[in-house]
Amino acid sequence: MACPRRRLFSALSALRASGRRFSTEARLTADHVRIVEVGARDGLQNEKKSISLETKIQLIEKLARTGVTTIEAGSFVPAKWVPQMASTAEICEYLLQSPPPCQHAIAYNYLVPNIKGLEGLVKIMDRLGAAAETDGSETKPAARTEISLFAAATESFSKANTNCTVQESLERIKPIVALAKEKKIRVRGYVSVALGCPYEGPDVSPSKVAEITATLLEMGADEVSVADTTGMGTAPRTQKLLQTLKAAGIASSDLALHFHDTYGQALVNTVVALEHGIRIFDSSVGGLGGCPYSKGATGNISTEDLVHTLHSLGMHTGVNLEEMSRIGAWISSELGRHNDSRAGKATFARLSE
Ligand SMILES: CC(C)(COP(=O)([O-])OP(=O)([O-])OC[C@H]1O[C@@H](n2cnc3c(N)ncnc32)[C@H](O)[C@@H]1OP(=O)([O-])[O-])[C@@H](O)C(=O)NCCC(=O)NCCSC(=O)C[C@@](C)(O)CC(=O)[O-]
Repeated sequence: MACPRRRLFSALSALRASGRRFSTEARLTADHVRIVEVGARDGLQNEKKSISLETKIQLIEKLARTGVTTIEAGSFVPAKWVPQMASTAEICEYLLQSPPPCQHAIAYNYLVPNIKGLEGLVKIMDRLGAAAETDGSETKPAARTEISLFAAATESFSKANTNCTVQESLERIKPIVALAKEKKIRVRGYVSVALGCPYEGPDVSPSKVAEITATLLEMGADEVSVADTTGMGTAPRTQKLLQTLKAAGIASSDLALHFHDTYGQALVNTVVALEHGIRIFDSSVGGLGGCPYSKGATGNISTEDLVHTLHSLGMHTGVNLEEMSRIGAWISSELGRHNDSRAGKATFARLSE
């Protein structure tokens, strides 16, 4: 078996040989951050109480009106694994047939764990005659369809989350990317437990994360979201990870960071990532979310806290914080849970004065 360093080198050599350096996304300016709103998928997937289809669609459409440009809308997973996502096919059908509720270009993203998941999405698109991308001729841009696939940085988490080894999960990804490319569907990759694993602790190897990230990019992912699933990441370890990714030749423009706020470190880690040139961040409205494999895990960094901090630093997100705070208050009350966004609660309280 090749040593990790050699495997990393070979993944990176292949990446360099492919000549692929940057994602196909429009290049971000230095002060522009793209936010990937994951509340309707990562945020809702662990909610025990069944949430109606109508509420999920309302949430997605409200989010689209805030100016956010990428929204995770669901996942094509077996209902026995994630019951809350069982309505994804219906959400997808609705979104494919409805004009976007906003004037700006928007992408709806679906998580797929295997080829069967993507086939489910493609079947719906084919039946409705829907293309993943628009030809740009419309005066009002139609929504784009994207997918996310995922691998983990540790064997234990891979086994718990996908019932296979890391290597097997990478093998599963090959046909997914091939079919997505054929259908012109943009592909996001995730590397879970990049800064801490519920089973193996906080010391996840940055080189292993770099190796998997490079492999996903080399396979054809358009960007990779490096995920702190457990929220164990700290500023020094986030810095070390980003330095390792850079040393491995991975461009910051190919990366997104996905922080959970379990230990209250998500904003600090965001600032570290900004300093390393990262301009894509995942977050969930109201800090929705949790992790079934990680005791005590809270949700993603809240979109309202992220936007508030980014705007205070002079960065542009295109997201209306007041609108986002209204949604955070609304969805928290719909779900009967605490609103986990401090900036969201404060902004909403001021609006209600
Ligand atoms: C990967 C599997 C499917 C393997 O699960 P498995 O049980 O090993 O799958 P299988 O291939 O043996 O199939 C078992 C049954 O499921 C069916 N099946 C198989 N695939 C599908 C599908 N796509 N859609 C619908 N049905 C499917 C399949 O047809 C079969 O049906 P049966 O013959 O028993 O009637 C499972 O482990 C799984 O779904 N895992 C995903 C769990 C999940 O969604 N976790 C949360 C998302 S990841 C995450 O949140 C982290 C992230 C991304 O946010 C970043 C971070 O913070 O880390």
